[in-house]
Amino acid sequence: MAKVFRSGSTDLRLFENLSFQVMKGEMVAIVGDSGSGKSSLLHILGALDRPSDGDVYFAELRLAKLSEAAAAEFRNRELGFVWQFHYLLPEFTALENIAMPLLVRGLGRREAETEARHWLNEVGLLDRGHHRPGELSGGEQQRVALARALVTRPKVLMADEPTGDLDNRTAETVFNLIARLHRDYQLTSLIVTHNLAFARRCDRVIRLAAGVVDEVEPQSLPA
Ligand SMILES: Nc1ncnc2c1ncn2[C@@H]1O[C@H](COP(=O)(O)OP(=O)(O)OP(=O)(O)O)[C@@H](O)[C@H]1O
Repeated sequence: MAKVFRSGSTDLRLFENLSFQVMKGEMVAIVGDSGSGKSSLLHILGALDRPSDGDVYFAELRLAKLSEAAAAEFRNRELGFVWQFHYLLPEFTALENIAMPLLVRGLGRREAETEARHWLNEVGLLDRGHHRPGELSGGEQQRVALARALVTRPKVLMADEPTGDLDNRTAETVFNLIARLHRDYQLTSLIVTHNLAFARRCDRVIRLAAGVVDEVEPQSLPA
């Protein structure tokens, strides 16, 4: 797979000859300097963007060839996304934010809120469900965003700098939570991170650097 951004007469070549496989159940970190293409890679793997060249498969499904509508349907069915910023809806409570993806899919309010309550509990915020995002701390907001990503029971969690906007202690709490939910729900997780101590705790680490992509041994990273 290759990714080239064309802007005017210049090409920005992010990576070429990139080829790797993620196995079911793996927790994979994607690391690299700022601008190396980590988010772009995650967007391609999550069918939010296409490679300039090459293919991406999810089992037998050829992601790079899906129509926009089929890609959206795939994302809704199989993936849960968490971003650096939580993007919660400010006028809705934590519980309503978590229930939203289920309501959008046509589930009844009572069922959606029961399921949302399960995920509030999983992220340790059962007593905070009636609060709006603005009344929650940054770490709590990110935990709500994580619950919202998982409420549809995706197979794959895609996280782009999920702890990037948090202080060290809160980042540790959120990463520990991601690691526990990954294990408990047998997720496959792809996590873009600048935090090498977190990457070290993943099963595998993919590193992007100046167009070169390699895999590094997690234990070789600094603790
Ligand atoms: N849609 C786009 N069109 C043109 N250039 C883009 C586009 N998206 C990203 N880029 C460029 O591609 C490069 C890689 O961006 P990307 O966000 O993937 O890097 P990153 O490794 O995730 O960086 P960071 O760690 O700072 O978030 C950057 O130089 C960025 O400006």
